[in-house]
Amino acid sequence: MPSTTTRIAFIGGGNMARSLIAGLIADGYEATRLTVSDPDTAKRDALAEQFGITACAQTVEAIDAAEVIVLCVKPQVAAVACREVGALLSEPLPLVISVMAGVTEASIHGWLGQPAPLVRAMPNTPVLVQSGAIGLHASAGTWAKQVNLAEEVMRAGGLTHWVKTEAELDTVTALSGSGPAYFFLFMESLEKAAIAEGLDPEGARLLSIQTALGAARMAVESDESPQQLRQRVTSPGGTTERAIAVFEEGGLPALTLRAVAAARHRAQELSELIAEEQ
Ligand SMILES: NC(=O)C1=CN([C@@H]2O[C@H](COP(=O)(O)OP(=O)(O)OC[C@H]3O[C@@H](n4cnc5c(N)ncnc54)[C@H](OP(=O)(O)O)[C@@H]3O)[C@@H](O)[C@H]2O)C=CC1
Ligand SMILES: O=C(O)[C@@H]1CCC=N1
Repeated sequence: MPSTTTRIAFIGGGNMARSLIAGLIADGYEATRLTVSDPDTAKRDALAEQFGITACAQTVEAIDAAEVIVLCVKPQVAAVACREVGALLSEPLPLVISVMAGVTEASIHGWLGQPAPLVRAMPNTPVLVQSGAIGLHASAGTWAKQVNLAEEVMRAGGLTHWVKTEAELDTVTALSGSGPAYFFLFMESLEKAAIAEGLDPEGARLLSIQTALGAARMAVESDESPQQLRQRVTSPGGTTERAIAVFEEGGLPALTLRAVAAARHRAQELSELIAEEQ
C-alpha cells in the first residue's frame, strides 16, 4: 500500500498537474498533504475547489516540508522554476520528480544547484482517470528508497514502466506522452466520417468513443496481440478488409512512424534548446 500521507508539492498547476492530482486523490492520497503553486489565480482557485488541496501563489509556501516535489511547468520555463525551487531546498533533500518533456536530468540538477534525488517521469493525461501510461527514469545517485517512492506516487495514475536510459524517455514521450492526442484525433476522424456517411452526430460520437474503449479494453485484457485481435474483426471479403486496405494504401503505418519520429525529434530538440539556455 502506498503511503497516502506523503507530502507532495506540484510546481505548476496546469493540465498535467491537475491530472496527476486527480489520480492521487482517487488512489486515496490525502488532499491535505498535497500542495500546488501556480501564478494564475483562476487555476489555483479551481484546483483548491475541485480537490480540496492547498494552492499557493508562491513556490516557497507550496514546498514547505514537502517530501516530494513534482515539476509540472512547461519546458520553456523549466530553468526559472528549477532555480526558484533549488534556492529553497534544504536537508533532508526531497525527492524531485520532473514530468517536463525533453528537459534532461543534467539540466535540472544544474538549475537546482543541489544534488537532490531526481526521477524523470513521462505521464499522460489519462492519469486523470488512473489509466495513465507512465515512463520513468531515475538519475544516477537516486537511492532505491526514493525510486520506490517515485514508483508509488506515479503508479497512482496508472501503469508504470522504467526505462534503462534517459534517452528512451524521448521515445516514451512520442509514444504514450503525446499518444492520447493521436487516439483522440482518430476518434474525431471516425466521428466525422460517420456523420459524412449519414449517421446522426450523437450516435457518431458515442459509437466512436465506445469503440475505442472496447478495443483498448480487449487489447489490455486479452492474451492476443493487437494484430491478432484485428484479424478477428476482419472477415475475409468483408467490410473491415476494405477499410484496412484504404488505411494501408494511404500509408497509415508509415505515417505513424513519421509522426512518432517527429515527436521524438522535438523532445530531443527541446532538450538541446533548453540546455543551451542554462
Ligand atoms: N499535457 C500533457 O499531456 C503532458 C505534459 N507533460 C509535461 O508537463 C508539463 C506541464 O504541461 P501542462 O500541464 O500541459 O502545461 P500547462 O501550461 O497547462 O501548465 C503549466 C502551469 O505552470 C504554470 N507556471 C509557469 N511558471 C511557473 C512557475 N515558475 N511556478 C509555478 N507555476 C508556473 C503555468 O502558468 P502560466 O500559464 O500562467 O504560465 C501553468 O499554469 C510540461 O513540461 C509538459 O512537457 C508531460 C506529459 C504529458
Ligand atoms: O505536447 C507536449 O509537448 C507534451 C509532452 C507530452 C504531451 N504533451
